[in-house]
This record gives sequence, structure tokens and C-alpha cells, in this order.
Amino acid sequence: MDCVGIIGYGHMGSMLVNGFLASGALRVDEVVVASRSRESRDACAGAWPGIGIAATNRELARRCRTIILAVRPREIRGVLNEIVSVMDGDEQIVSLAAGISLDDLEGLFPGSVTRVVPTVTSAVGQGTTLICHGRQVGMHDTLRVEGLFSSIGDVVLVGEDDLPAATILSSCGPGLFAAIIDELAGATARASGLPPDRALMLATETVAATAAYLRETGEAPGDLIERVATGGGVTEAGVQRLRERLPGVFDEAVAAMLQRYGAVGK
Ligand SMILES: NC(=O)C1=CN([C@@H]2O[C@H](COP(=O)(O)OP(=O)(O)OC[C@H]3O[C@@H](n4cnc5c(N)ncnc54)[C@H](O)[C@@H]3O)[C@@H](O)[C@H]2O)C=CC1
Ligand SMILES: O=C(O)[C@@H]1CCC=N1
Repeated sequence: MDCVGIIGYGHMGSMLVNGFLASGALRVDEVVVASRSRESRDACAGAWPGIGIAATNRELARRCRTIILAVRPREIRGVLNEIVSVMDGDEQIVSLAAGISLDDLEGLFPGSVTRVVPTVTSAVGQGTTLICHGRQVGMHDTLRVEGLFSSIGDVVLVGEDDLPAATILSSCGPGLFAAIIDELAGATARASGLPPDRALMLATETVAATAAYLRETGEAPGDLIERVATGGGVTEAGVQRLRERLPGVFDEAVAAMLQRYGAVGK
């Protein structure tokens, strides 16, 4: 049967199962899940009655033609080595793992291999999934995987050389922006009598509204700043401080992420 198998039912695996099923892209009888812990397999079976649960990764590989690897990068080699002997070679492997190249994957499974970088914000139907197909991926698999992931948000095709930088923006980005919201709300609450939960709510709404404004108007961030920061006014004082310190902070953060990206699967 042409089932979609998902190995690993952690943050991404569960988000994908929920997204594919809630969107109607797949039915429960078209999905099989395998995960190392009994608890996560039981949680999946409880959340989606009728879904396929495989006791082992090999059982899943026998039942599915599209196999999504939603395990951590350091587990990828072990999982692929484990399942490859029960595969007949015409399956499509979809790896979510940051830092594991198409060459690495094709070295373990010399067939149709695609790298996909989802984002946690797809849980609320927002954000961009990155897709990078390997050399052996045919038209049927290309359309199948792109169609599947477009059911949970936007899909953008990216060359493998651009994948690390694009991953930082689209997939690590929610974590980075959550940290910024937390810091802005925390600093405002510390400097005032504003209750922290209220500060967090206002900061979160403002970030969502700012993103919507930039997206809808197409205005450059610098132009928006000029519109907000009345000459000699309040915003100007804050933006000035940020402009002095943030380039160094962001250069450091991006360098650290790129370095980790190269090491994460080793
Ligand atoms: N969390 C995120 O926002 C994103 C994660 N990714 C990638 O997705 C992958 C999964 O990340 P998370 O879901 O965050 O990790 P996680 O740690 O939440 O989930 C991993 C799951 O894999 C299971 N697992 C571990 N070893 C296994 C094995 N040998 N066989 C079967 N199941 C096994 C674990 O029990 C767990 O359920 C990683 O490769 C990561 O690089 C990609 C984009 C975004
Ligand atoms: O932090 C990570 O390693 C994963 C990959 C991209 C987003 N989360």
C-alpha cells in the first residue's frame, strides 16, 4: 500500500501527523507511525484512532513507500541502516534532519531521497517548509512530497547550498523570535509596574502585527522604523541602542548556528 510512514513521534513527527490528518491530505489508514518510546506510540494511537502503529522501524518500512525520518540527526544513520535491508529500493526517503546531506543519505539509501525542513509554526498553519530534492527523485515523488507538505503551509524549493541559511530563518527563526519577544517583554516589565503576562501579550501581538504590516505593505524595515520613530521621540532612543548592539549579537548567533549545523549529525 502507498502509505506514508513517519519514524519518530516527537515535536516534528507529531506536528506532521496532526497537520496531514487535520488538513485532510491523508486519512488515518494512509499513515503509519513508529517511534522508539512506547509512550509516544500510545499517545499517537490515542490521538488518532485507526492510525497505523508499527512496533518497529522495519515493520514500518515494509508497509510504506514514503518514509519520513523525523528522528534527531545523530539517529539518522542508525535508522536508515536498520530499515534499508527490508526496503525494495523504490521507496522515497524524506529526511527532516538538519545537517545530514543528500550525499550522506544517498550513501545509505541509493534511491529517491528528499530533504525537508519543516517549521513548528505549521502547527497553526503559518510559516514555510523548505524542500530540497535529491538527484534520483522522479516527478511522481516530487509532486507527492510537495503536495503533502503544502497541506500544512507554504513550501519553498531550496538548493542544498542555501539550506543552512534558509533553515536558520524559516525553521530556527520561531525560536529566535520567541527569545526576542521574551526579552522585550521581560525588560519592559522589569522597568515598570506592568504585569509580566500583560507585557508578554502586548509584545507578542506587536510582533505579529509588525510582521503582517511588513508582509502586506511590502515596506522595507528601515522605512517602517522611520514611520514609527518620530524625530527626537521615544522609539528613536530604543532603535539607536539596538542598532549599536544587535549587528554584533546577530552575527555571533548566526555564526554559532552555522557551526552547530555542520556538527549536529556527527
Ligand atoms: N523541532 C523543530 O522545529 C525542527 C526539527 N527538525 C528536524 O526534525 C528532526 C526531529 O526533531 P524533533 O522532532 O524536534 O526531535 P524530538 O527529539 O522531539 O523527536 C525525536 C523522536 O524520535 C524518536 N526516536 C529517537 N530515536 C529513534 C529510533 N532509533 N527509532 C525510532 N524513533 C526514534 C524519539 O523517541 C522522539 O519521539 C530532527 O532531525 C531535526 O533536525 C527540522 C526542522 C524543525
Ligand atoms: O534546532 C534544530 O536543530 C532544529 C532544526 C531546525 C529547527 N530546529
